Amino acid sequence: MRGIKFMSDHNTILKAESVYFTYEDGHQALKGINLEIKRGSKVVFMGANGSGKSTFFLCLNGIHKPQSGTIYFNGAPIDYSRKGLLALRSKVGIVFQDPDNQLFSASVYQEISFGVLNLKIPEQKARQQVEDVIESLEITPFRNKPTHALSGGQKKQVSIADILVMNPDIIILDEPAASLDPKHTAIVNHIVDRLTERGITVIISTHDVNFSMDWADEVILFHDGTILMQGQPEEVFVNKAVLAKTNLEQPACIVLFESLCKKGILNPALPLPKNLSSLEQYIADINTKINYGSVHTMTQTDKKAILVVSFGTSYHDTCEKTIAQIEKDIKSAYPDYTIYRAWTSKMIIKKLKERDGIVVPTVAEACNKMLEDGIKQIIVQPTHVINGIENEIMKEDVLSFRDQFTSIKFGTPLLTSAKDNESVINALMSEFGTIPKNEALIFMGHGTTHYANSIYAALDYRFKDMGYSNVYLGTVEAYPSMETLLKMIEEQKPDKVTLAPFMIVAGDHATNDMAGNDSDSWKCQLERAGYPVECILKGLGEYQQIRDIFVEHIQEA
Ligand SMILES: Nc1ncnc2c1ncn2[C@@H]1O[C@H](COP(=O)(O)OP(=O)(O)OP(=O)(O)O)[C@@H](O)[C@H]1O
Repeated sequence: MRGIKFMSDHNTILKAESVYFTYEDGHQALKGINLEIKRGSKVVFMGANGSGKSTFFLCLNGIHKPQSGTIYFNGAPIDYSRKGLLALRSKVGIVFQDPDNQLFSASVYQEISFGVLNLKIPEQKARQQVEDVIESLEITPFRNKPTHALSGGQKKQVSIADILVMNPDIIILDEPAASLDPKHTAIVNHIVDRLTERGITVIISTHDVNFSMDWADEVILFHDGTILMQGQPEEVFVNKAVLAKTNLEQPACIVLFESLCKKGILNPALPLPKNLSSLEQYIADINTKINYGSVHTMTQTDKKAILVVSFGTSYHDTCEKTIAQIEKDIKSAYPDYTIYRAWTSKMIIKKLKERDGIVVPTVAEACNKMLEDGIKQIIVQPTHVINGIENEIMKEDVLSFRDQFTSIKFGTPLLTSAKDNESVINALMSEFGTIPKNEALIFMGHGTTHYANSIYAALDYRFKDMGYSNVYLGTVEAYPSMETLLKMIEEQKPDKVTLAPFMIVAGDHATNDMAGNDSDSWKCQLERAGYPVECILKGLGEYQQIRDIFVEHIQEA
């Protein structure tokens, strides 16, 4: 025994140490393979065609003898004597990719029984092993058929039975699902599951990343006769650079999971799903209870808050009548929640601080404050008018805290559903009453380059559709502009135009761009066009029915 090295770790069933193998034609197929395989584990070998997987398998059961390096089985180096190899092959069985290379007996029964009857075990016991394998691999219906008359899937079942009957410690399956239809792939996968349940170490060579992600304990990536990476599927399949090198794509469940996380639909702190069913479960959980927060369980005693996010204003009086009033209405509708304020306009926050020494938190600052106060569950209600850029950025800011809250829910901006559009029009028209036929009412919205801007034109149309033919809606910064509005009211030629902001707060835009005396203001443009103008400096937030819509949106969240 002198000179022979033994491994000491009982958990390691196979170990390769610096294995090099070159074919007779000079092709070097293995260039220094080092790896360890744990007893009872499920291991997948992946890699481009010709990367050396099959060559390595043939080394594992002694068909090929490496020119240098050592392979250990159960702690001892492979014994290449005839006796040693016979013992090795009864313990390390290879199921070849093409069953025709493996099946040589006339009938299925002879094929399965041949090897085991030649082992030195009592015949009675050997025959019982054959019966067990035939039954467990569901071969009974074709047990007496000639092997050449079997379908591809049946041949695969028999070739697995061939190996399994020998009671091996390791089964190596070289692309077991190659050229099988979905039904037979499912049968083979089912058989593989049974093998692992028996505690057999199963090694599979496959190009199927979805199967590997779901099934394997460990993935070994071969590349040009070397091992590029060895690790758990979750480690290997997130490494895009390594996958690209081996011509592999990411499993579908990871691609979808990552894109749902990017959209803020799923929480990236969740464990990577192993398969599409696990991902489906994540999605089903969201549908029943939207919860962007961390994976920690919500409890009845979690402290709850509503964060009211507004653009902000530097006009104190209008702030009291709009933003603060919305916050008060929310407080009285949801007395169990603490109300927090955040503004999104950094410019206004800075101006207030410098001018008046008043500090209003940003979204991130408000989230930190809530965490400091021990708040665990939050509902975020924006007072934004549309689902535009402001709202998206605000959501991203909040979601960056998703790991720290147990639940984050979002209420929607003012104009989100068709019902909202109708409610807003009804709310405004009950305030303004009937507009006489010879007059026009023009609302000034903000407008944005975001695609959500189309809501303004849609709402202008909806006013008319609901019978308010002399009510118009335009925007300061986008379409419909004052130029468009002038063309529209030109057809009506009203004797008087009333201007009102379609913004939560009657702030700078309402005071200057709408009602100011600058020649570009809407008031001046209309007056130049010959229309007497009356300006109403009241933000949308000053109307009770508009505030009620925000309160309802929280209920929906
Ligand atoms: N008998 C042989 N003689 C010479 N070269 C061979 C022989 N068998 C395989 N090779 C070469 O060794 C390299 C590794 O082949 P191997 O079959 O081990 O790759 P593989 O990773 O199993 O590929 P696949 O995914 O296509 O089954 C290839 O370049 C192949 O051409």
